[in-house]
Amino acid sequence: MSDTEERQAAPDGTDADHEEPGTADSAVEEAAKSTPRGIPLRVQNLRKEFGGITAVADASFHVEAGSLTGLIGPNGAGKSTTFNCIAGVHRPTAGKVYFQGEDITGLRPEQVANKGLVRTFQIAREMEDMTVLENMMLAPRGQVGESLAYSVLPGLRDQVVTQEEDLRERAWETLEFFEIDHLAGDYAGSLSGGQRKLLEMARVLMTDPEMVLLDEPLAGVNPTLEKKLLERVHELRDQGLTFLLVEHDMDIIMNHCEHIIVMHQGKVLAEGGAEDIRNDDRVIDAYLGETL
Ligand SMILES: Nc1ncnc2c1ncn2[C@@H]1O[C@H](COP(=O)(O)OP(=O)(O)OP(=O)(O)O)[C@@H](O)[C@H]1O
Repeated sequence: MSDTEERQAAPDGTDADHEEPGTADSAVEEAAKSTPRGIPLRVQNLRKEFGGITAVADASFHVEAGSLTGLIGPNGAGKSTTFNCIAGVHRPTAGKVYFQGEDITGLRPEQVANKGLVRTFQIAREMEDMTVLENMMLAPRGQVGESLAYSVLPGLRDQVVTQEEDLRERAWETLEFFEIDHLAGDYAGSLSGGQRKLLEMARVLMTDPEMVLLDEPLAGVNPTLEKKLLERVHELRDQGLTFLLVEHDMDIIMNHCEHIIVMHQGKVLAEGGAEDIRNDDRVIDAYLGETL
């Protein structure tokens, strides 16, 4: 499914289907808005229809801070659509998404990312002709050099030079963290599938996120790089980063996620730890019976 199919630029440059976040007008919404920082993400009665197709019927769940939470379910359960509604790629038909207690429903992807909620993106074709280091340098949000003030206030230029140096240093550190610093000068287009996944994760880290959405980050990754990527995810989680992971590989979900949310037919069927999920008859009937 393409990331761009839903949002189209309106003549004024805004997204045609973009709406300002709604205002809470019920006690339930007020409660969700006051989400404590311990629960960064709260999805409430999410619904997304595409024409006559209901991709997400009514999904409600939350993700705890510093957790590695898995989102699983059979094909067509609504996982990717839910992800895309959270990340701002799709505007929900109904329901709310709260991040750090703030209603972010209907915000555009870059606005959501600016709040610290970031999803990995495939390296776009035009980025393939850039080096790995250049890809890293392009990732961060809110750089001073991009602001209008830069062109108006010359004093900001010194700040930009320092910022550029800091950025370069951080890019190198992050590449080292993912053990792909030796590829810094290579074109992104020349990387293997697994190396690309590591670069995608590294780019996300450059944006200084509070929570990361991972949609099948290990698809097509060889076992050595898979292990490396998972180790890095655990390290980052231990440092306080929150992850929501969609993954079809049940071994990865069961062995690495402390909390698992199971979707079925656009709703949350069950949630809990690996043992709870493995032994849940509803989950076995709807999903695990086929995969275990
Ligand atoms: N852009 C779209 N237009 C029309 N129908 C869509 C669109 N995106 C998703 N759907 C439909 O919505 C339902 C849920 O799809 P979604 O991709 O969210 O499920 P999923 O759980 O991620 O599935 P998978 O595990 O196969 O990726 C499916 O029936 C799918 O065909």
